[in-house]
Amino acid sequence: MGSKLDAEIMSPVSAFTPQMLVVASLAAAIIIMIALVLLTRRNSAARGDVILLVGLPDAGKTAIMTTLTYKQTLPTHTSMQANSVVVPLGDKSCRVIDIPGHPRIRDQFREYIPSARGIVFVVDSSTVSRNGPAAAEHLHQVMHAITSLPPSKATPSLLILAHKCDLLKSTAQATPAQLAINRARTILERELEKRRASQTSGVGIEGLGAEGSEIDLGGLECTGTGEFRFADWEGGEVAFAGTSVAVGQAASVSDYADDKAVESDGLSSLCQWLEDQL
Ligand SMILES: Nc1nc2c(ncn2[C@@H]2O[C@H](COP(=O)(O)OP(=O)(O)OP(=O)(O)O)[C@@H](O)[C@H]2O)c(=O)[nH]1
Ligand SMILES: [Mg+2]
Repeated sequence: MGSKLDAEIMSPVSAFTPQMLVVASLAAAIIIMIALVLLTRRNSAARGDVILLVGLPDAGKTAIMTTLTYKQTLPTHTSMQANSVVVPLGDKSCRVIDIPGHPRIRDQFREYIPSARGIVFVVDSSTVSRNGPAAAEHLHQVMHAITSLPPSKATPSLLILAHKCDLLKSTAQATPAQLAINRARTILERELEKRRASQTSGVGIEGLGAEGSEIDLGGLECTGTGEFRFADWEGGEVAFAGTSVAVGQAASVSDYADDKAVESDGLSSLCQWLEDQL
């Protein structure tokens, strides 16, 4: 009777050999460890909550910020310190930080990158042909900072904003916003390709930056072996938008009483992108 009971009790366990039990417990331990690692990574990779406005001096960052915040384009001066504001977006809002473009101050963007949900690189599309190398140098620093974030940080989204498109004339084929985007994209891709090529060949190219060391920055890696293309950038997806604000127009606050005014003011594509980040 006793031996029959033993056999009944033992039977489920005896179905597994000791080796099978060891393998099963090892597999269970590995599965639990993978789940724990994924959970901690997901928590610590939580996205930041601020939007950074960066770009060369005079690109229009502060004008954009005041228009988003106060619903009117206020006169601006060269910024000498970062401005932080809360921008209302429908029934939500987001914090926007405007980083001055002055070469001695603009590096401040690095402080904010770990808490950035999105980065808006503002380009003056009316002067980008002339300022292409300088704009690309600054953009390269931003892209390098994005790709240098530790894996525990979520990668902020990047928007290249071809601004001041009111200064471009529309053609039969394209609106000013499309022209501005095409111009900014083509010129920045060409200048970034020069920087990338000089880096891989180890040969410095004149006019690519005051400090030689900057040429050695990474951050421009693309999938494939072709020339630099934003669409192929390994650092993430790059969005483009064309915008303008109504500078010098005697706009009363009531003209901007609702969000539609801002949209008709040429910032609608930026507002849309900001909403997509929330
Ligand atoms: N035509 C036109 N002018 C603009 C537009 N946006 C800004 N401006 C003008 O461009 C100039 C520079 O704008 P700011 O907003 O001060 O430029 P910023 O990027 O903040 O420059 P820093 O503070 O030096 O980094 C100002 O005279 C603005 O009135 C635009 O959409 N169209
Ligand atoms: Mg400014």
